Amino acid sequence: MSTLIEAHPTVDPINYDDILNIVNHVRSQVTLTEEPKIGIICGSGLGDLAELLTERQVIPFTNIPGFPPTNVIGHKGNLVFGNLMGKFIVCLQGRFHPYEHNMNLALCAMPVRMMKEFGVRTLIISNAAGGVNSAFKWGDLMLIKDQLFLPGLAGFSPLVGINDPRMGPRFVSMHDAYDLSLRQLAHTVAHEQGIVLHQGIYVMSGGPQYESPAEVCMFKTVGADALGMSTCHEVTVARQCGIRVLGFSLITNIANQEADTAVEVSHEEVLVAAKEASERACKFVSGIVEKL
Ligand SMILES: O=P(O)(O)O[C@H]1O[C@H](CO)[C@@H](O)[C@H]1O
Ligand SMILES: Nc1nc2[nH]cnc2c(=O)[nH]1
Repeated sequence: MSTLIEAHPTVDPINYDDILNIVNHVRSQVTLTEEPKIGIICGSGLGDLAELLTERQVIPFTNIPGFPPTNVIGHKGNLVFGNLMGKFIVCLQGRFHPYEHNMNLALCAMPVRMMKEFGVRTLIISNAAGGVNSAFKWGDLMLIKDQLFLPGLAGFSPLVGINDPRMGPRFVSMHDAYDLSLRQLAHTVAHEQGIVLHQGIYVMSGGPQYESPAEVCMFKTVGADALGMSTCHEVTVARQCGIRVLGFSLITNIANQEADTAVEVSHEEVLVAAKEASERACKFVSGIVEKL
């Protein structure tokens, strides 16, 4: 299979042996003296975190068989191993969004399955999101308490298809998707650092269009606090393979709720806000990693 991967850089993301082959391919490009117990997925605005790692070993996604290209501006596309606050970690500097890859959510969540094979037990995951909760301001951080995974509910779960039990159970309980003890730790760190940290429900829609005001109101009615186009597929796979998760959103724009006064939402605005929040978010994540 490994030779097949070399020759044809396509893999089946629900084939466990394919995942192992990719992991082995990555291992051949780095020197790992210990297992990374912590994994980080950097959403828009958190990419700088990977630059803070010491003794960095960087593998561009283009050197990883089966990894599709990342085309979203603000997502560099590197798998990075290194040390942060004295802990050896693996960091995904950029992610795959389902809207880029024909809603192949298993493909987009494949890096999480790889992280599990590298030894990751705890995943810290971030995203840029539009704020729905009226208490949220541009640039705030929101800890994710729970999620509304719209593509997953509509039949696009990354767990759809034949389930190899080596991946984890067929039926996955999402009752504790975002680990309570990790959330308590995050609140402690935020308090110590003087950071405003909200908590709320994250909605993943398919995107790539931003929501109309009526859609935002609908999501608000069902309990949404922040809206994005990522994260839930990665968290679902993480829970299937027993990785505990801490997730947070950078509130990069305030979602429109009234068509008559609505303003344009743009990815440029998202990136500007994410860049502004980046230093604070990196410090926050470093503080959490230090205490893990
Ligand atoms: O979730 P991340 O990767 O931070 O990206 C967010 O920003 C993009 C929209 O501006 C979308 O891809 C949305 O999901
Ligand atoms: N779906 C969605 N994703 C986002 N990512 C950043 N802002 C937004 C938003 O307002 N909606």
